Amino acid sequence: MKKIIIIKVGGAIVEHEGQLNQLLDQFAQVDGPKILVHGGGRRATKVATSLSIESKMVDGRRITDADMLKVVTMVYGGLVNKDIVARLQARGVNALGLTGADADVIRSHRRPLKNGIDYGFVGDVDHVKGDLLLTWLDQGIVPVIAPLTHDGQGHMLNTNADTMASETAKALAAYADVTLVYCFEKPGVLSDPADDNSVIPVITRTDFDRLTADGTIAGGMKPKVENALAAVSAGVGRVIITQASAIGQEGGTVIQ
Ligand SMILES: Nc1ncnc2c1ncn2[C@@H]1O[C@H](COP(=O)(O)OP(=O)(O)O)[C@@H](O)[C@H]1O
Ligand SMILES: CC(=O)N[C@@H](CCC(=O)OP(=O)(O)O)C(=O)O
Repeated sequence: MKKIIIIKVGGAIVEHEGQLNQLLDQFAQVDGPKILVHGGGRRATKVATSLSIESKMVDGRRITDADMLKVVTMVYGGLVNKDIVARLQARGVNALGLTGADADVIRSHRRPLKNGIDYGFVGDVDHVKGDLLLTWLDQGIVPVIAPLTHDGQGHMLNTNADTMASETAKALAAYADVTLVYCFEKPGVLSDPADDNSVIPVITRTDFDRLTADGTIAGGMKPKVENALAAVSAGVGRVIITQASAIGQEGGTVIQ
């Protein structure tokens, strides 16, 4: 069976010139079909602040009003995506930068009220065109996906980058043996977020329920592990949460 690797890189790495270059060097070395999904939440927050637009997050997801939607569309679909594409081209990787609207690759609907919270222009994914992604991969093209989707009715929607990675992995699992690697600035999911030596080697759904109830997993880590579990349940072969500098090495947290 064909093997595909999907790497998701988060906002802290995107913000750090040296760490981003190191991650892209390593990504360029990965053999075979591969996809990069990027975040950029921290950059969006900075740009919004400079425009006097306040950022509000609930459970690791951004409340996105009309002004914030303009900011995230510019930042994720423009600045961050094209910067990564250019850096990959310089490394000999034939990267194709995409939002979900491009080639209709990822469609979503606006998130309904959740526990009374209106997230605004935030998309919950309905469909990923896995067959189209495969066609590009077969041509040696490397999709670089920004955390934006569209609703098919002319609206862009902000979508958590961890969800983009998991939904993409799920769609491709029908055709291939998929490995999904969430890489961020810490060595894995930690039992003590202040101690980098406390990596939890394996997390199951039962562990997740316990670790969220006692507050060990919080903030942006919650949607990350939730999305990782969803990918495992949908048949994604291997899902790992690890440090950006450790792609392809042992270690990190395996989600089962
Ligand atoms: N148990 C935990 N282990 C590691 N990080 C945690 C944990 N609980 C909360 N976090 C926080 O989650 C953050 C990662 O989520 P987030 O900032 O959304 O990452 P990314 O931008 O890479 O998606 C970490 O920087 C850390 O502050
Ligand atoms: C709806 C929602 O929360 N969208 C995210 C998309 C970016 C993201 O997920 O970036 P990181 O991977 O850097 O956190 C946001 O705007 O922050």
